[in-house]
Amino acid sequence: MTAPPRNETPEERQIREAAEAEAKKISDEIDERLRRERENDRKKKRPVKLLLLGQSESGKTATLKNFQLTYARREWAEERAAWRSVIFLNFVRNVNLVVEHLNGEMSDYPVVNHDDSQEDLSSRHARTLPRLKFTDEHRRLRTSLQGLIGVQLDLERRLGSASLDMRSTTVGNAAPFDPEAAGTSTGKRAGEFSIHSSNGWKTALGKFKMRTPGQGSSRAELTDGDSNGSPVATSPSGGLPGSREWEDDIGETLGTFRDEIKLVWEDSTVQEVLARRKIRLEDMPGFFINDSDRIASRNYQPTDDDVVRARLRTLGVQEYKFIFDHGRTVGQEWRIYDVGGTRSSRAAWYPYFDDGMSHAPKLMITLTFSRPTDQVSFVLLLLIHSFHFTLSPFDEKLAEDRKVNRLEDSYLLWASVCSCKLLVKAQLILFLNKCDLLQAKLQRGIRIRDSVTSYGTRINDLPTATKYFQQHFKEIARRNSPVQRPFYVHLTSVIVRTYFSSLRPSPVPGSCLLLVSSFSCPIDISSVLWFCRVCFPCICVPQRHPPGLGLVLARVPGLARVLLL
Ligand SMILES: Nc1nc2c(ncn2[C@@H]2O[C@H](COP(=O)(O)OP(=O)(O)OP(=O)(O)O)[C@@H](O)[C@H]2O)c(=O)[nH]1
Ligand SMILES: [Mg+2]
Repeated sequence: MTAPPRNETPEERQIREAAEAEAKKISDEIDERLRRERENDRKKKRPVKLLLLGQSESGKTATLKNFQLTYARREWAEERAAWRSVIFLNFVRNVNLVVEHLNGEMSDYPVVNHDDSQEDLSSRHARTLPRLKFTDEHRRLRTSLQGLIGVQLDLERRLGSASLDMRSTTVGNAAPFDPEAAGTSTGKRAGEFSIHSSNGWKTALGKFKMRTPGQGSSRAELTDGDSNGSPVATSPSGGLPGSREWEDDIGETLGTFRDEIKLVWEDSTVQEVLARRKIRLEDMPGFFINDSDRIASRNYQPTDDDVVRARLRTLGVQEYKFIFDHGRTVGQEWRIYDVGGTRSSRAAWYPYFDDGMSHAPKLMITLTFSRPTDQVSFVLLLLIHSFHFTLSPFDEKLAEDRKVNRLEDSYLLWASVCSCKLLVKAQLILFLNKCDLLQAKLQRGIRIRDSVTSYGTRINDLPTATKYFQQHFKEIARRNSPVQRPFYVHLTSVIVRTYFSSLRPSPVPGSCLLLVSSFSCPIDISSVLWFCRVCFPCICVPQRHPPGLGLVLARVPGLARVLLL
């Protein structure tokens, strides 16, 4: 609107105001039409499909939990209480493992050798050390804590097969996309799992979702707790939400053992036993023993953080739907597929892609990424696939096959995915996860070259190690991809949300530093930032950007240039 001219007569003023009103009306109509068009576009939009693949224990479900936690708060709040029994089970297993090793050392039993791994060689060496001195108190604790074996069995029985240890599962092939290895496209070699299986942790948890009286539904009325505080919930009976009588009883039983658990865990001789046997419980999935005060109680309810750390393996392929509720893409549907990563369950992946993913919409997101160094631009995502591997267990064996080194298995799996013809149009994003554990391992003085001879004399620190592994994965992708694709890799630590906030490794070619620019939509930058924030809570450091930056940039499509890392 312009300022009125000087000496404007009343008639001129009337004409000017009428013209301005008319212009505003037209402008409003255009805005309204654009809004309606955007709305229609949105409705027509096809879902974005994100597939989480990777080894067992690589953190796929933990990533999914981050999505849920950030984006599907209501569903998250409903499920949170159902993780209580899983956390009880994780906790009891921690304690029983300690007691098992204490008992083994007291009785001078050797460590059970499932293979000839470095750990077990070290433990053989441990038996050459002088015997530890155990007191009557150790004997009393050992006997008393035997009572927890029954609790573990009870929880495992109630939670079903997803809760069982993997030692006994059928061993399969690393390569899920080799039809020969995967059986036929009907997935005959899927072994214990079926395609689109619903018998995984979702089902296990479903058993424990609360029932609201009179509804017969598996959903409960839960209000959202804050992100990391205690869950807040309503319960018509006035009791704690989601507390089934037997779960309360288990909490109470654990409470009666609480002091003894703490005594045994904090005992220096017991710690020496674990150290000699190379057992690092703290690094194992589902470690909760340090939280005995909170968890071993009738009143225990899981926090968000507990749920992200809880461990229950995924069986089969499970689908989750999320609808965007912010940014310009409100209403955009994302479908995230979480799969079981043990070797035997990988056979189920191939027929699943064959039937489903190859028919999925091809052009999901068009983004132009460019590297700050060379300004090479290319279209990034046709179909998003995220691939998880863990870096920390370079010296460990697969839980399902103790003869196979985890890193070797990672290489085979990655090669198989890169070479898969069904995924030729999919953009692969590699997450090298559990960097926190890798760093801890290196700080403890574990040398990579002892397990990975090709590492040679490189420096045994995190930046050098991650650079080395990234280059290796990049080379595998180059050698095995039927068509050359850009290689995207991210170092992550999906359960430690602030891990990388202080860590800024120097840019590794083709990997960490990404500039997002030039958006030609269906998905805008706020969606991308959201995706990155959720997927890479530890590397896409939101604190570095003013809050709401994504939304601001979303209003300026084409101009957005954001440093993600
Ligand atoms: N310290 C650490 N623990 C992690 C990280 N990511 C996942 N975990 C933990 O590792 C365990 C295994 O993670 P999951 O997400 O269940 O693994 P998964 O890939 O879904 O495994 P499957 O379902 O068997 O295929 C869980 O207890 C997680 O909390 C990480 O970056 N750092
Ligand atoms: Mg899982």
